[in-house]
Amino acid sequence: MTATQTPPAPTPRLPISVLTGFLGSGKTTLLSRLIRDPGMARTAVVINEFGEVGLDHLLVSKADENTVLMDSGCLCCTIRSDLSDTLRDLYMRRLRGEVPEFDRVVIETTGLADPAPILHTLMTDPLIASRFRLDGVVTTVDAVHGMKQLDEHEESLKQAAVADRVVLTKTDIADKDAVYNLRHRLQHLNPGATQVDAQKDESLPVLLFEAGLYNPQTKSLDVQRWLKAEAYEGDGHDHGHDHDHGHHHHDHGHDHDHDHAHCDHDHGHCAHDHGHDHDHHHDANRHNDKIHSFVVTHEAPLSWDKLVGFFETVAQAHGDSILRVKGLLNVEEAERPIVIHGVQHLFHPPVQLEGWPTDDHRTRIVFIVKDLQKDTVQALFDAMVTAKA
Ligand SMILES: Nc1nc2c(ncn2[C@@H]2O[C@H](COP(=O)(O)OP(=O)(O)OP(=O)(O)O)[C@@H](O)[C@H]2O)c(=O)[nH]1
Repeated sequence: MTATQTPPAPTPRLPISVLTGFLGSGKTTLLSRLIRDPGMARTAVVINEFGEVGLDHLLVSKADENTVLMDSGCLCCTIRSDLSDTLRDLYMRRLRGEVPEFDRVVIETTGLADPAPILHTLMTDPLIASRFRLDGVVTTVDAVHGMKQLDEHEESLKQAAVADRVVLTKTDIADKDAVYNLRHRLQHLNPGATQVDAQKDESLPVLLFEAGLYNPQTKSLDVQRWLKAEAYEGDGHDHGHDHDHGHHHHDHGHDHDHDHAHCDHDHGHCAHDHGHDHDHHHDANRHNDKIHSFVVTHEAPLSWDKLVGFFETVAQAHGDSILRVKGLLNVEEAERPIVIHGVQHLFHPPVQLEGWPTDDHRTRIVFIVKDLQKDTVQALFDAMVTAKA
């Protein structure tokens, strides 16, 4: 994004979901289940090493050495040299009719991958950015080993922090209290992500793959869900109590389910829950994750040039600390709102929406960061964007 760019008009692009998660956290198991779902037909799945993915029994034909067609209708291909080449090639073959027409792409990363470089590729390669859009990041977290992995492996923390959807796996074999604590820790780490239970939630494709940065059919609603700024408001980096309120308030479905499950399965356990909640607050504070999130908001419309200057400066000065930025901007020069998102030093080309998702027309910018305080970013924003010239 540069100061000379004007906000572009909306273009329909194919949604890409990035499926990530720590080693052994259940990505492949989830994917195998998903591609059997009729709702996932017309999906192209891009994976790092096809041989490792036990999907062979689902195959019916092989388009070439890298690409196979599943009997579910999904296309599955391996990343050859790099992700850009693979996506470009896939797109061109779709255009030429050499592979079945697909409507979405799911990229499965390796368990140790930091998702940032993959998001970079999707945002910066001009050809890819003009044909695809990032729909969302789906992260699997192992309910048995997840807590330890978050403690010990920064990749695991980053994967959970940048997620739009967190899928808890192995809840069938995990200790109930451990699941409860893990859910709360993830809620602190990433209040904007919806938590999904791979074992309980039936309609997984809908829950996971409509994160929607920009969906021409249902754009307004989706942007609201994607940004989920209200989950970050009132601060972002500590305060278990605030977040828990936010959680119960904003994420009815899942948390409710969880709490009910907790009670239903074990009468008398509900009373114990309250004490348990307290334990959790200690727990969350004890972890003191360096990764946290906050939102910068502003009421009045803002100058596009100043906003661009702010994003350029913040990326330059603090890019290493920025895991993800998502924003809905009220721009003076534009009649309609503009959506931006970025990872570290890079920003996706901005997208102009057809209208505001709700009556709330404030600029809201969500930052998911590591070792960076809200005050620092807010001061920069105040100095560069809202200060009177
Ligand atoms: N009980 C149970 N086991 C699961 C669940 N999800 C995955 N597993 C098992 O966990 C193991 C690892 O699952 P995978 O799907 O291979 O995990 P992955 O994230 O793809 O692993 P890598 O590709 O090595 O990073 C396998 O033995 C799965 O059968 C679950 O929800 N419940």
